[in-house]
Amino acid sequence: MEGLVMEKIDKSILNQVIIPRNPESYKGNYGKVLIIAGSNHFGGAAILASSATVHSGAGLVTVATTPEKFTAINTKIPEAMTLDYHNKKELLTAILDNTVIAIGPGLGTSSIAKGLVKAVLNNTKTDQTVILDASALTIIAEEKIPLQTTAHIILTPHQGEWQRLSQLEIPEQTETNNFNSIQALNPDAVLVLKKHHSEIYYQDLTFQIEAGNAGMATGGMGDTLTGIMAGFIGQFGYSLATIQAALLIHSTIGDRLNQKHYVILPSNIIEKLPKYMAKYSSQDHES
Ligand SMILES: NC(=O)C1=CN([C@@H]2O[C@H](COP(=O)(O)OP(=O)(O)OC[C@H]3O[C@@H](n4cnc5c(N)ncnc54)[C@H](OP(=O)(O)O)[C@@H]3O)[C@@H](O)[C@H]2O)[C@@H](O)CC1
Ligand SMILES: Nc1ncnc2c1ncn2[C@@H]1O[C@H](COP(=O)(O)OP(=O)(O)O)[C@@H](O)[C@H]1O
Ligand SMILES: [Mg+2]
Repeated sequence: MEGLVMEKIDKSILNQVIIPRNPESYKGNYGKVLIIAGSNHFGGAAILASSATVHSGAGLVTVATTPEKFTAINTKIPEAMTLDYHNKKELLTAILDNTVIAIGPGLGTSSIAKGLVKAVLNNTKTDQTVILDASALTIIAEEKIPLQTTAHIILTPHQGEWQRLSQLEIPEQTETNNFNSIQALNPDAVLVLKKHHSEIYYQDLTFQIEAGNAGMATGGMGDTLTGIMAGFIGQFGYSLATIQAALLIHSTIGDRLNQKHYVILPSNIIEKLPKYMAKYSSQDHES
């Protein structure tokens, strides 16, 4: 912890991570992502997360959700496949088959949801990435579920969720306290703490973005980040740089929209993703 310096994330990370595609490639080269999300009251979260994953370039996206939401998801985001998360056999097959699994947006905290979180943590392995967000984090905090998978783990709490997990009141969420808390939960897990100027805790390194604005304080904005994170890791691979780029592009697009829009809708960020990714992937781009 000594010598911990919170480094600012430079926009050049976007050019570094978002590379031009190999012409001889196909959807199988860009990641298989499973999004376990949504419940009766929170269908939108599943739509936003999966739509963000598709728009950020994941090759194949499956949404495990409640069947009541299939029609809405298939209508809004026909590129994504759907799976009933009550079907244990199909769910387990999907957990084993996908390289990136994001769980939590709109999931709620029912006993079904608790079982889903445990199923993911118990059945994922090295080379997979598990992104834990929203209700998954609340469940882990309430049930004191250990983060014991050998997969890469990324936690994306807002400050209220981080308080539940770390027991740190928001004014106590200092760099040192956050570092000690994530180390205690699982020293290999990455903490992406969402706030104004969000922070990343990765091993003994800490980073902060300088992008993002209060126009982004709209329900579904974090669900959208989760989808982008999943899409980026699916296609560019798990690395610190990929995590940084996913976090930064979300707020960079948000800042650009904020120049002309007082309020930013998560779906507005999602629709801009392909355009911004083209911009950052071009070799002659000046950031
Ligand atoms: N369209 C949809 O389907 C949507 C579905 N959604 C889904 O809803 C589910 C519940 O998630 P959630 O985040 O809305 O509520 P919850 O977990 O109770 O946390 C709120 C508590 O934390 C506190 N708090 C402190 N700091 C905070 C901060 N910076 N940001 C936020 N809160 C902060 C806050 O304090 P208070 O505001 O009361 O002072 C309150 O006590 C989850 O599955 C999510 O994915 C949403 O994504 C919206 C769109
Ligand atoms: N004032 C702000 N400045 C910068 N970013 C913000 C601000 N308010 C919200 N955000 C961003 O919006 C997202 C909110 O996440 P979250 O609370 O999980 O949303 P939801 O659960 O409704 O999808 C985070 O990425 C956060 O950094
Ligand atoms: Mg959230």
